[in-house]
Amino acid sequence: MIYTVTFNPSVDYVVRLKEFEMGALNRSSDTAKYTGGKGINVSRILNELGVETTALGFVGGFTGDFIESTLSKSGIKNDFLRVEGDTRINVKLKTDEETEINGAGPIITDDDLAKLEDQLKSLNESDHVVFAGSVPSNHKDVYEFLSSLLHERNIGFSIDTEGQKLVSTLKYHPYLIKPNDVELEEIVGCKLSTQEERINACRELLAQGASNVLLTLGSGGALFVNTDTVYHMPSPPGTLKNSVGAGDSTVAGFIGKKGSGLEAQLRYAVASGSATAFNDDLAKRADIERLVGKIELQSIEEVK
Ligand SMILES: Nc1ncnc2c1ncn2[C@@H]1O[C@H](COP(=O)(O)OP(=O)(O)O)[C@@H](O)[C@H]1O
Ligand SMILES: O=P(O)(O)OC[C@H]1O[C@](O)(COP(=O)(O)O)[C@@H](O)[C@@H]1O
Repeated sequence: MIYTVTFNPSVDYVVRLKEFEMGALNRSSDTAKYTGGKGINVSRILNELGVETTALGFVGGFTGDFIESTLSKSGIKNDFLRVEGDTRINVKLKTDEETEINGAGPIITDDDLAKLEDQLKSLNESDHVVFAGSVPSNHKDVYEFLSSLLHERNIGFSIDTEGQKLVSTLKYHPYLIKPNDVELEEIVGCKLSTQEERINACRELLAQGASNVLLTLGSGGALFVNTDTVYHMPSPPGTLKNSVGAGDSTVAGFIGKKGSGLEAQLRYAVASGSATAFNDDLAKRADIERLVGKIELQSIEEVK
């Protein structure tokens, strides 16, 4: 079973308008509400791909009810812990560009956290855990602590988060990490302009303990680096509709095809990411399958 952990789920409120004028009354041409949060998005795509998944994490209030009921209606197993306060609403503004405002999310108490710890302690070695997204400010070190707990129990995990929250888990050997370009630059502390610089930056994270690094590059596709191989996968052609959740879909494609061989994992990763970018909501299975055959794997040997 693949468990996803979303500390900070969201209702993603997508607002479309032709133009946005600061300080004026703007009227939207269209709005939509989606269940969001990085781990939840991973579970949604895993479910599309027919992979068994359970979404864990913390929800609260009327927005939390929306998330639980929407997932359950879609047949996605979930076992959220209820917290005081409302799950956040993240605003995704679509004009000719994409602007996001993500909320901070409710406080999670030590008691809440202890319950999640108990859930993770009940998993076994055949399970895999995906930690994804932001964490409340009163638990900045929580990923490091939970990764060590899984590592002690020989349970594999992957993680998609930013900065020190990610770096602090590398010593426990995550199976997959998936920074984007901006996140990788922030971690290594310098601008990355060439493919070689990006590959070397990914290798720094491998040296610190990650097993596989999948660096996503938006419309530029993705770069995969582990100790044996380097691949670049350009994005397939298509029209961008809404890139929210594209990175999470990439994670799901890679992990969902675990056991099918690296090349299949990479094709599904990029196909899932791009299929979501080409959709209003997250991709459906048929959208992903349509793109899989179009994903080109370019092996990069010369910079090894
Ligand atoms: N404009 C786009 N056109 C095609 N594919 C895209 C586009 N934006 C994102 N993707 C796909 O989604 C993946 C993840 O996107 P990215 O924006 O890098 O992640 P994140 O959402 O984590 O920042 C990319 O590797 C690519 O496959
Ligand atoms: O927890 P964070 O970092 O604030 O991110 C939450 C946001 O990320 C998303 O999961 C989308 O993530 P990606 O676009 O990186 O795939 C949204 O659904 C959600 O609003």
